[in-house]
Amino acid sequence: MNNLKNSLKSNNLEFDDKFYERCNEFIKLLQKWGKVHNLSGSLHENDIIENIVDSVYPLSFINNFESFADIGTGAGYPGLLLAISKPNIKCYLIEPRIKRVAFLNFVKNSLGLQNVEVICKRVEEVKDIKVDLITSRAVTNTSLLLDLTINISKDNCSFLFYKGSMLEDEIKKAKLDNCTIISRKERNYLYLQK
Ligand SMILES: C[S@@+](CC[C@H](N)C(=O)[O-])C[C@H]1O[C@@H](n2cnc3c(N)ncnc32)[C@H](O)[C@@H]1O
Repeated sequence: MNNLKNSLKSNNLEFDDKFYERCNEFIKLLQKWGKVHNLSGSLHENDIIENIVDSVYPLSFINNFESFADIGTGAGYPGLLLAISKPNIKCYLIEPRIKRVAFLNFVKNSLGLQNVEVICKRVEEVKDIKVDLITSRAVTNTSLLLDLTINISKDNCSFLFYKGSMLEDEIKKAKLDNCTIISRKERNYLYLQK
């Protein structure tokens, strides 16, 4: 666990002991079930730690939020890790694939994450929630994500998309005028505020 703590510390992020306990448990569960159900890429501890850091790094620059929805959470990145780091914030993890949903619910129950609700649907089918932050990593392009999430965004909703390179075209296509890009390693975090 020291690896994770040190890595977060070197990125100016610190969390309480409960966060590290829960991350530790998440790593164990992902390593155990990820192989059986082909849930995620590398299950090597260092790679999982890097994915955890990637998931929570934006907390160092985004504004406060009261609720959020993560689109296409897969095996947990970034939504589940953001939920672990913000246990008092209501969090919706939206993921249509049943095995991934079963894993997310299993982690939610094992870790006692009362702030998490897993929704087994495609985001465009979700209509009964409204949030003030939407996150997504490795699901689809920015323009489509903005369209697909219209029904679940509050008027003042912000968007945090975890992107790689080649962002300029996406920004042009989505006609974004109020966005911030923060880079870390290969990652470009695209943060949009209304
Ligand atoms: C490449 S995986 C990325 C998973 C995770 N976000 C990550 O970065 O490791 C894409 C995920 O998006 C989900 N997905 C695809 N289309 C979706 C949609 N319309 N609504 C919600 N989830 C979707 C898939 O089921 C899949 O789990």
